[in-house]
Amino acid sequence: MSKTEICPVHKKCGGCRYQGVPYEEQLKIKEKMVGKLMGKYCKIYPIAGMEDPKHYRNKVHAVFDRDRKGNIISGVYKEGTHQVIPVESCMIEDVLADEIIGTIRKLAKSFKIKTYDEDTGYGLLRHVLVKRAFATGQVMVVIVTASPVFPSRNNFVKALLKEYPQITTIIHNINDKRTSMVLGEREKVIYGKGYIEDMLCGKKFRISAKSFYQVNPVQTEILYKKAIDAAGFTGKEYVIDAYCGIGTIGIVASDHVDTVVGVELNRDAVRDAIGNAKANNIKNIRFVCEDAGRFMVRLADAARRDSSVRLPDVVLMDPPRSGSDEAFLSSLVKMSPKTVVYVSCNPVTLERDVKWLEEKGYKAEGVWPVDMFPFTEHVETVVLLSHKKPDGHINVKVEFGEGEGKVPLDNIAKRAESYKPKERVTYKMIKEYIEAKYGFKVHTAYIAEVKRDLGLPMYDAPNAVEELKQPKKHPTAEKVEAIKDALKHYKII
Ligand SMILES: C[S@@+](CC[C@H](N)C(=O)[O-])C[C@H]1O[C@@H](n2cnc3c(N)ncnc32)[C@H](O)[C@@H]1O
Repeated sequence: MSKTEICPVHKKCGGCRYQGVPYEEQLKIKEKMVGKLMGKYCKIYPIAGMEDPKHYRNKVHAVFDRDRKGNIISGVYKEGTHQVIPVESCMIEDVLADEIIGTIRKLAKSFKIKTYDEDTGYGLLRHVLVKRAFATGQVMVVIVTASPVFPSRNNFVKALLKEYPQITTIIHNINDKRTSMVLGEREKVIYGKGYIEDMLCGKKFRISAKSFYQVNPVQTEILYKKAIDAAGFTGKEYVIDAYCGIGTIGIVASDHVDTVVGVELNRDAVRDAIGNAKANNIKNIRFVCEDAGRFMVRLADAARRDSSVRLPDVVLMDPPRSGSDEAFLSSLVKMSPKTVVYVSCNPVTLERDVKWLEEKGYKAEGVWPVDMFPFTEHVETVVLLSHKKPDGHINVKVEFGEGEGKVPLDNIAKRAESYKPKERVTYKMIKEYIEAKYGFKVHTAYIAEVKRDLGLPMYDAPNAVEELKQPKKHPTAEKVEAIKDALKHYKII
């Protein structure tokens, strides 16, 4: 890229720190930055860059305002302020998205729509968000207003669709709070299905207005492939996909493992994730809508109390920029999955969390930087961590038998028995016990229900969000007794 192609607003916008820096050089700078933070732990592999590093962003947000002359403008906030810098086109944003936003500016003028004034709280139009699915061509437009009353809304939508028939859904979002958050709680689908669908790594994904979706789909495929390759799946693993968003990594990984549980805080994203698993006909994945740290604490706790709770073999984690938290990491360490694959968009919090895990028995084995955000200073990174084997051993001489300083043999047998790991009791074992003893079969959901009624942990049962959608049947009294008998037999109660 030549130095003459510098964006006129880059200094005020502050997004593209590497304006005018040749792309190859940008990659070197990012690789060096990751090396500086992570090089002390393990090998840093060469950064994966883009062939064409422009117009990669599939999500474009514009804030609306008026300039001093009263003209409607849209763009970005000046770095560190709430002053709007007009942007007509941007070298990293999707071209169609920028054009649609430009047309909304024009329509707002002809429909005499007032832009929202943050200082006075007057006016209607606050933001426009455009999301585009590069693989399918579907386009979502979210119009954010300060009030639910949007005069001539239908005609406005008609005029927009006339210019851009490729728009597949339009959402009216209402944000009446004095906040820097773009989207408000309330939204109404005013055209189309209310979501768009994209393809990633051969799987279909539905994306809602409020769900997180990686902004650079070309590099996301590379990122997910690196994460899945790093995990080295054999097909038998129980995997937790923590901070899973709309389930993308877990769904892509599901073909290579036994079971995946995705954990995510945002309800809309979990709803998308459940729909995505169904749309791709994936049966070995389920989703939990919960704080990831809380989920891990509950799972570690349940595993301590009930040996039938299955522990993860691999944890894939992709937290927000702030990184993970101690609740999550300390429970992870308690469950000691043999592999952790950490995907991060912030090398600083990544280093902090990896340091913590290294101190608690994990070893970083490899770091793969991926350039998801060309021209900006941001970089995405995949780190593989493995559980450390014991460092060495010490020799202790022990004499067995009777008498002082000797260890009686029957004591050893007793202690060995008490240290023997408890057999992991699975739903399959409970079913087989019941079928052999009582001659009838019981459904997993019935075992789950009895366990729940007895206050036992439910981690192997279908996830709560999905369960709500199923019509509920209950086991007969005879089956309840048989299940309780099996639980007693296996010393769970
Ligand atoms: C960087 S995104 C990754 C999403 C997904 N893995 C992907 O590749 O699209 C982080 C996700 O973590 C979710 N999140 C943030 N804080 C969380 C928390 N405390 N517990 C669970 N999920 C959280 C966000 O809603 C977001 O979907």
